[in-house]
Amino acid sequence: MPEPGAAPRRSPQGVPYSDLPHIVNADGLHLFCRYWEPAGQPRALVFIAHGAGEHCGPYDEMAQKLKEFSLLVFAHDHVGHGQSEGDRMNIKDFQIYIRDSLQHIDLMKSRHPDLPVFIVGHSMGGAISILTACERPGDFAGVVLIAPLVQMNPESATPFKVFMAKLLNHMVPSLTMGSIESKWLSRDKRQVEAYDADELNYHGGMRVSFGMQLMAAVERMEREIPSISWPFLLLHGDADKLCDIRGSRMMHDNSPSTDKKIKIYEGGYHALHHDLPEVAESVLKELTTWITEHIPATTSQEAQ
Ligand SMILES: O=C1CC[C@@H](CCC(=O)N2CCC(COc3ccc(F)cc3Cl)CC2)N1
Repeated sequence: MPEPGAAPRRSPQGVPYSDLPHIVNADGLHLFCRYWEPAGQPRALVFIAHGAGEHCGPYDEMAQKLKEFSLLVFAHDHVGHGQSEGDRMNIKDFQIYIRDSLQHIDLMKSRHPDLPVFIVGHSMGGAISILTACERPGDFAGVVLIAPLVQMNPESATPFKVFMAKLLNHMVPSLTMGSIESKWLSRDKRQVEAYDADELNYHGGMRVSFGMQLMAAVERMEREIPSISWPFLLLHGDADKLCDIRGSRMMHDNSPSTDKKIKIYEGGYHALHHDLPEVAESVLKELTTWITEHIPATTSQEAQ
């Protein structure tokens, strides 16, 4: 309990955290949480990791669908995002995102010790999901990756630009580079407009220091991929301009996992789950089918 008389901790939007579902991370920062609990007995836990500059609210439709399949879905806004505390779209160490995800996953596992756990991650949330599963290789029944950040976009990461980013990071780490161009998020302009209008999204420029953390995460994944043996599903659009599809192809081709699937969406943009309606619908169907097929049969079912 906060000491008597202390002002209540409030979200960046001014809402007291005592009025919001939240967890407090290892650095004492409050992370806003969302939960989608099925009516009956849940069959599995699903943690959703959102991408850079967004928050977990836009995953409501996906979570509602998963809930219909008796899955208990949970998520939080990463440090520096949405209704959580922290410097906007910045992080001292990418590992903080993974540590906080494991804290939330462990909390939910303690409440539902017998349920299998899945992770669904999009973009930077895909990188968080991959590195989280790599830290606990035996803990997850499956990982679904929607246009994950696996490799740098070769256009934006030419050796010269990487060299300049590293140089600038030492000189002016708070300097901002370009911001995420929302027109590349989706071919559905209503989705682009919703993203641009969502005040919980960060629309400022990307700090050089944040870009460096993303690069470090990309380098970590490159080292980890040859030892990935957990089950995963990759969904990626081949017209994605924000996270190059070559990263997903490389992960699919180079991981030793015997249970891996990649589905390419011809012409698909970055946020596939918010792309044209037929694509968004297909993505929901693919991921709900893959997850439900990957729920291990319980001993009671086997006993029947
Ligand atoms: O629906 C939605 C709304 C938000 C979006 C998710 C966005 C997201 O998470 N991205 C896309 C941009 C990508 C830039 O990458 C870098 C930039 C500089 C750098 F120096 C090194 C890297 Cl790697 C990182 C991952 N999806």
